[in-house]
Amino acid sequence: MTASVQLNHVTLKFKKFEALKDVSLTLEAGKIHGLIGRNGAGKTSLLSLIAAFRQPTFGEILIDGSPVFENPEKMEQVAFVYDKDYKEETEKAKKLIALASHYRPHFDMEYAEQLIERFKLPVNKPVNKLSKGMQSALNVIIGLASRAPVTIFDEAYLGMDAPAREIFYKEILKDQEEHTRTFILSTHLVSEMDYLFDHVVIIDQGKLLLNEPYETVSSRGASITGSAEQVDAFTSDMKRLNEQQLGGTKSVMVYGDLDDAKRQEAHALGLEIGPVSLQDLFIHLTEEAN
Ligand SMILES: Nc1ncnc2c1ncn2[C@@H]1O[C@H](COP(=O)(O)OP(=O)(O)OP(=O)(O)O)[C@@H](O)[C@H]1O
Repeated sequence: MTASVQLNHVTLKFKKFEALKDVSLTLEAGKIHGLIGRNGAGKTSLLSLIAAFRQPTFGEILIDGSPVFENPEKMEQVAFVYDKDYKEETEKAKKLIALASHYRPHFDMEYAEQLIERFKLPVNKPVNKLSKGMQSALNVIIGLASRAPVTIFDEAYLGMDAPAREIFYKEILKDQEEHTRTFILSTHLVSEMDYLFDHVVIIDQGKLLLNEPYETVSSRGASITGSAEQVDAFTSDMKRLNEQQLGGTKSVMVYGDLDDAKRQEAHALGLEIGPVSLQDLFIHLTEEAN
Protein backbone atom coordinates (compact mmCIF):
# COMPACT_ATOMS: atom_id res chain seq x y z
CA MET A 1 0.00 0.00 0.00
CA THR A 2 1.32 3.35 -0.98
CA ALA A 3 -0.06 6.87 -1.44
CA SER A 4 0.94 10.19 -2.96
CA VAL A 5 1.33 13.38 -0.93
CA GLN A 6 0.56 16.79 -2.34
CA LEU A 7 1.18 20.17 -0.75
CA ASN A 8 -0.56 23.12 -2.37
CA HIS A 9 0.73 26.58 -1.43
CA VAL A 10 1.34 25.59 2.17
CA THR A 11 2.25 28.32 4.65
CA LEU A 12 2.66 27.70 8.38
CA LYS A 13 2.85 30.61 10.77
CA PHE A 14 3.73 30.66 14.46
CA LYS A 15 2.26 34.06 15.38
CA LYS A 16 4.02 36.36 12.89
CA PHE A 17 6.90 33.98 12.13
CA GLU A 18 6.55 32.01 8.89
CA ALA A 19 8.08 28.55 9.41
CA LEU A 20 6.92 27.48 5.92
CA LYS A 21 6.40 29.88 3.04
CA ASP A 22 4.11 28.94 0.17
CA VAL A 23 5.45 25.41 -0.32
CA SER A 24 3.98 23.44 -3.24
CA LEU A 25 5.26 19.95 -3.72
CA THR A 26 4.15 16.50 -4.87
CA LEU A 27 5.69 13.38 -3.39
CA GLU A 28 5.18 10.47 -5.75
CA ALA A 29 3.70 7.26 -4.36
CA GLY A 30 6.09 4.38 -3.77
CA LYS A 31 9.29 6.41 -3.66
CA ILE A 32 11.84 7.03 -0.90
CA HIS A 33 12.17 10.78 -0.41
CA GLY A 34 15.11 12.38 1.38
CA LEU A 35 14.11 15.62 3.11
CA ILE A 36 17.11 17.76 3.95
CA GLY A 37 17.59 21.27 5.26
CA ARG A 38 19.69 23.24 7.73
CA ASN A 39 18.69 23.46 11.41
CA GLY A 40 15.41 25.33 11.71
CA ALA A 41 14.70 25.10 7.96
CA GLY A 42 11.19 23.80 8.58
CA LYS A 43 11.52 20.02 8.11
CA THR A 44 9.65 18.98 11.27
CA SER A 45 7.03 21.67 10.62
CA LEU A 46 6.45 20.27 7.12
CA LEU A 47 6.28 16.66 8.30
CA SER A 48 3.91 17.44 11.18
CA LEU A 49 1.54 19.00 8.64
CA ILE A 50 1.65 15.89 6.41
CA ALA A 51 0.85 13.79 9.51
CA ALA A 52 -2.03 16.20 10.29
CA PHE A 53 -0.60 16.97 13.74
CA ARG A 54 -1.49 20.56 12.95
CA GLN A 55 -3.29 22.59 10.31
CA PRO A 56 -1.50 24.84 7.82
CA THR A 57 -2.18 28.58 8.13
CA PHE A 58 -2.79 28.67 4.37
CA GLY A 59 -2.88 25.99 1.70
CA GLU A 60 -3.76 22.31 1.84
CA ILE A 61 -2.18 18.88 2.13
CA LEU A 62 -3.67 15.98 0.21
CA ILE A 63 -3.05 12.26 0.59
CA ASP A 64 -4.03 10.49 -2.62
CA GLY A 65 -6.02 13.58 -3.58
CA SER A 66 -8.00 14.07 -0.33
CA PRO A 67 -7.26 16.53 2.48
CA VAL A 68 -5.56 14.84 5.44
CA PHE A 69 -6.41 17.30 8.21
CA GLU A 70 -9.23 16.02 10.46
CA ASN A 71 -9.77 13.16 8.00
CA PRO A 72 -9.36 9.90 10.01
CA GLU A 73 -9.36 7.71 6.91
CA LYS A 74 -6.33 9.56 5.49
CA MET A 75 -4.65 10.18 8.86
CA GLU A 76 -4.37 6.46 9.59
CA GLN A 77 -2.48 6.06 6.31
CA VAL A 78 0.35 8.20 7.66
CA ALA A 79 2.88 7.01 10.24
CA PHE A 80 5.00 9.81 11.71
CA VAL A 81 8.03 8.51 13.58
CA TYR A 82 10.02 11.13 15.48
CA ASP A 83 12.39 11.42 18.38
CA LYS A 84 9.83 11.02 21.18
CA ASP A 85 10.44 11.98 24.79
CA TYR A 86 9.95 8.75 26.77
CA LYS A 87 10.93 10.11 30.23
CA GLU A 88 7.46 9.42 31.63
CA GLU A 89 6.78 6.17 29.72
CA THR A 90 6.72 3.36 32.28
CA GLU A 91 5.01 0.75 30.05
CA LYS A 92 7.12 -2.05 28.61
CA ALA A 93 8.30 -1.81 24.98
CA LYS A 94 6.22 -4.92 24.24
CA LYS A 95 3.06 -3.10 25.35
CA LEU A 96 3.75 -0.09 23.11
CA ILE A 97 4.29 -2.35 20.12
CA ALA A 98 1.04 -4.20 20.89
CA LEU A 99 -0.80 -0.87 21.18
CA ALA A 100 0.54 0.27 17.79
CA SER A 101 -0.68 -2.98 16.24
CA HIS A 102 -4.23 -2.09 17.34
CA TYR A 103 -4.45 1.35 15.80
CA ARG A 104 -2.32 0.74 12.69
CA PRO A 105 -4.46 -1.06 10.06
CA HIS A 106 -1.49 -2.52 8.13
CA PHE A 107 0.60 -3.48 11.19
CA ASP A 108 2.49 -6.77 10.74
CA MET A 109 3.30 -8.34 14.14
CA GLU A 110 5.41 -11.11 12.61
CA TYR A 111 7.60 -8.50 10.96
CA ALA A 112 7.75 -6.53 14.26
CA GLU A 113 9.04 -9.67 15.99
CA GLN A 114 11.73 -10.15 13.33
CA LEU A 115 12.80 -6.54 13.83
CA ILE A 116 12.88 -6.96 17.64
CA GLU A 117 15.35 -9.82 17.04
CA ARG A 118 17.40 -7.81 14.52
CA PHE A 119 17.71 -4.81 16.85
CA LYS A 120 17.96 -6.98 20.00
CA LEU A 121 15.34 -4.82 21.70
CA PRO A 122 14.74 -5.80 25.36
CA VAL A 123 10.96 -5.72 25.07
CA ASN A 124 10.26 -6.49 28.72
CA LYS A 125 11.97 -3.36 30.01
CA PRO A 126 9.96 -0.21 30.78
CA VAL A 127 10.51 2.19 27.91
CA ASN A 128 11.90 4.99 30.12
CA LYS A 129 14.62 2.56 31.28
CA LEU A 130 15.79 1.79 27.73
CA SER A 131 18.95 3.44 26.42
CA LYS A 132 18.47 6.32 23.94
CA GLY A 133 19.52 4.09 21.03
CA MET A 134 17.10 1.37 22.14
CA GLN A 135 14.25 3.90 22.36
CA SER A 136 15.07 4.92 18.79
CA ALA A 137 15.08 1.26 17.75
CA LEU A 138 11.62 0.91 19.32
CA ASN A 139 10.36 3.87 17.26
CA VAL A 140 11.90 2.46 14.10
CA ILE A 141 10.38 -1.01 14.73
CA ILE A 142 6.91 0.51 15.18
CA GLY A 143 7.39 2.70 12.09
CA LEU A 144 8.53 -0.12 9.83
CA ALA A 145 6.07 -2.76 11.09
CA SER A 146 3.14 -0.31 10.73
CA ARG A 147 3.62 -0.52 6.95
CA ALA A 148 1.67 2.74 6.62
CA PRO A 149 1.24 3.88 2.98
CA VAL A 150 3.02 7.11 3.94
CA THR A 151 5.82 6.47 6.42
CA ILE A 152 7.74 9.41 7.81
CA PHE A 153 10.95 9.13 9.80
CA ASP A 154 11.92 12.51 11.23
CA GLU A 155 15.49 12.08 12.51
CA ALA A 156 14.09 9.01 14.24
CA TYR A 157 17.49 7.32 14.33
CA LEU A 158 19.09 9.81 16.75
CA GLY A 159 21.07 7.90 19.32
CA MET A 160 21.24 4.68 17.27
CA ASP A 161 24.82 3.53 16.77
CA ALA A 162 26.25 2.98 13.29
CA PRO A 163 25.57 -0.80 13.13
CA ALA A 164 21.94 -0.25 14.24
CA ARG A 165 21.47 2.50 11.62
CA GLU A 166 22.88 0.15 8.99
CA ILE A 167 20.28 -2.49 9.96
CA PHE A 168 17.58 0.18 9.65
CA TYR A 169 18.70 1.29 6.16
CA LYS A 170 18.88 -2.32 4.94
CA GLU A 171 15.40 -3.02 6.30
CA ILE A 172 13.95 -0.01 4.48
CA LEU A 173 15.36 -1.19 1.16
CA LYS A 174 14.38 -4.82 1.73
CA ASP A 175 10.84 -4.12 2.91
CA GLN A 176 10.28 -1.53 0.18
CA GLU A 177 10.64 -4.31 -2.44
CA GLU A 178 7.70 -6.34 -1.16
CA HIS A 179 5.65 -3.75 0.70
CA THR A 180 6.15 -0.60 -1.31
CA ARG A 181 5.13 2.62 0.42
CA THR A 182 5.98 6.30 0.30
CA PHE A 183 8.86 7.01 2.64
CA ILE A 184 9.95 10.45 3.77
CA LEU A 185 13.27 10.41 5.60
CA SER A 186 14.39 13.66 7.16
CA THR A 187 18.05 13.59 8.07
CA HIS A 188 21.28 15.44 8.75
CA LEU A 189 23.23 12.26 7.92
CA VAL A 190 23.17 13.10 4.22
CA SER A 191 26.31 11.30 3.09
CA GLU A 192 25.34 8.21 5.06
CA MET A 193 21.79 7.96 3.74
CA ASP A 194 21.81 9.41 0.23
CA TYR A 195 21.99 5.98 -1.43
CA LEU A 196 18.49 5.29 -0.07
CA PHE A 197 16.86 8.25 -1.81
CA ASP A 198 14.85 8.03 -5.05
CA HIS A 199 13.99 11.69 -4.71
CA VAL A 200 15.54 14.67 -2.93
CA VAL A 201 13.70 17.61 -1.36
CA ILE A 202 15.71 20.49 0.11
CA ILE A 203 14.05 23.22 2.13
CA ASP A 204 15.77 26.34 3.31
CA GLN A 205 14.36 28.98 5.64
CA GLY A 206 10.85 27.66 5.10
CA LYS A 207 11.08 27.69 1.30
CA LEU A 208 11.37 24.86 -1.17
CA LEU A 209 14.87 25.04 -2.65
CA LEU A 210 15.10 21.82 -4.64
CA ASN A 211 12.75 18.98 -5.54
CA GLU A 212 14.27 16.53 -8.00
CA PRO A 213 14.85 12.82 -8.57
CA TYR A 214 18.15 11.78 -6.96
CA GLU A 215 19.60 10.86 -10.36
CA THR A 216 18.84 14.33 -11.74
CA VAL A 217 20.49 15.98 -8.74
CA SER A 218 23.61 13.85 -9.10
CA SER A 219 23.84 14.41 -12.86
CA ARG A 220 23.39 18.19 -12.53
CA GLY A 221 26.04 18.60 -9.84
CA ALA A 222 29.64 18.46 -11.11
CA SER A 223 33.11 19.72 -10.41
CA ILE A 224 35.01 21.21 -13.34
CA THR A 225 38.78 21.17 -12.93
CA GLY A 226 41.56 22.51 -15.14
CA SER A 227 43.47 25.68 -15.90
CA ALA A 228 41.87 28.60 -14.06
CA GLU A 229 41.26 30.61 -17.22
CA GLN A 230 39.65 27.73 -19.12
CA VAL A 231 37.50 26.73 -16.13
CA ASP A 232 36.29 30.33 -15.67
CA ALA A 233 35.40 30.64 -19.35
CA PHE A 234 33.67 27.26 -19.45
CA THR A 235 31.56 27.86 -16.34
CA SER A 236 30.80 31.55 -16.93
CA ASP A 237 27.16 30.91 -17.88
CA MET A 238 26.59 28.18 -15.30
CA LYS A 239 25.40 28.24 -11.69
CA ARG A 240 28.66 28.23 -9.72
CA LEU A 241 28.39 27.04 -6.15
CA ASN A 242 31.96 26.92 -4.92
CA GLU A 243 35.50 27.29 -6.18
CA GLN A 244 38.95 26.30 -5.09
CA GLN A 245 42.26 27.28 -6.64
CA LEU A 246 45.77 25.94 -6.21
CA GLY A 247 48.32 27.79 -8.33
CA GLY A 248 47.02 27.91 -11.89
CA THR A 249 44.60 25.00 -11.36
CA LYS A 250 41.03 25.70 -10.45
CA SER A 251 38.09 23.51 -9.49
CA VAL A 252 34.57 24.92 -9.68
CA MET A 253 31.43 23.20 -8.38
CA VAL A 254 28.50 23.82 -10.71
CA TYR A 255 24.83 22.93 -10.70
CA GLY A 256 23.10 22.77 -14.07
CA ASP A 257 22.58 20.81 -17.25
CA LEU A 258 25.78 19.35 -18.65
CA ASP A 259 24.59 17.92 -21.94
CA ASP A 260 26.72 15.85 -24.32
CA ALA A 261 27.86 18.90 -26.33
CA LYS A 262 29.02 20.64 -23.14
CA ARG A 263 30.82 17.51 -21.97
CA GLN A 264 32.59 17.18 -25.33
CA GLU A 265 33.59 20.83 -25.15
CA ALA A 266 35.09 20.24 -21.69
CA HIS A 267 36.94 17.20 -22.97
CA ALA A 268 38.35 19.17 -25.95
CA LEU A 269 39.55 21.90 -23.57
CA GLY A 270 41.28 19.32 -21.38
CA LEU A 271 38.93 19.99 -18.44
CA GLU A 272 38.04 17.25 -16.04
CA ILE A 273 34.39 16.73 -15.03
CA GLY A 274 33.98 14.99 -11.68
CA PRO A 275 31.01 14.01 -9.51
CA VAL A 276 29.84 16.01 -6.48
CA SER A 277 28.21 14.38 -3.47
CA LEU A 278 24.67 15.31 -2.42
CA GLN A 279 26.11 16.48 0.91
CA ASP A 280 28.45 18.97 -0.85
CA LEU A 281 25.64 20.18 -3.12
CA PHE A 282 23.38 20.63 -0.11
CA ILE A 283 26.03 22.63 1.79
CA HIS A 284 26.73 24.96 -1.13
CA LEU A 285 23.16 25.28 -2.46
CA THR A 286 21.94 26.38 0.98
CA GLU A 287 25.00 28.64 1.43
CA GLU A 288 24.25 30.30 -1.88
CA ALA A 289 20.57 30.76 -0.98
CA ASN A 290 21.62 32.56 2.21
N1 LIG B 1 5.78 25.65 18.20
C1 LIG B 1 6.54 26.60 17.66
N2 LIG B 1 6.41 27.89 18.00
C2 LIG B 1 7.18 28.85 17.45
N3 LIG B 1 8.14 28.61 16.51
C3 LIG B 1 8.32 27.33 16.14
C4 LIG B 1 7.55 26.26 16.69
N4 LIG B 1 7.97 25.09 16.11
C5 LIG B 1 8.95 25.43 15.25
N5 LIG B 1 9.17 26.76 15.27
C6 LIG B 1 10.15 27.49 14.45
O1 LIG B 1 9.96 27.14 13.10
C7 LIG B 1 11.21 27.02 12.43
C8 LIG B 1 11.31 25.64 11.79
O2 LIG B 1 11.42 24.68 12.81
P1 LIG B 1 11.48 23.12 12.48
O3 LIG B 1 11.50 22.39 13.79
O4 LIG B 1 10.42 22.79 11.53
O5 LIG B 1 12.92 23.02 11.77
P2 LIG B 1 13.79 21.75 11.36
O6 LIG B 1 14.17 21.93 9.94
O7 LIG B 1 13.06 20.49 11.71
O8 LIG B 1 15.07 21.94 12.28
P3 LIG B 1 16.14 20.91 12.92
O9 LIG B 1 16.94 20.33 11.80
O10 LIG B 1 16.97 21.81 13.78
O11 LIG B 1 15.37 19.89 13.71
C9 LIG B 1 12.29 27.30 13.48
O12 LIG B 1 12.70 28.64 13.35
C10 LIG B 1 11.58 27.06 14.78
O13 LIG B 1 12.13 27.87 15.81
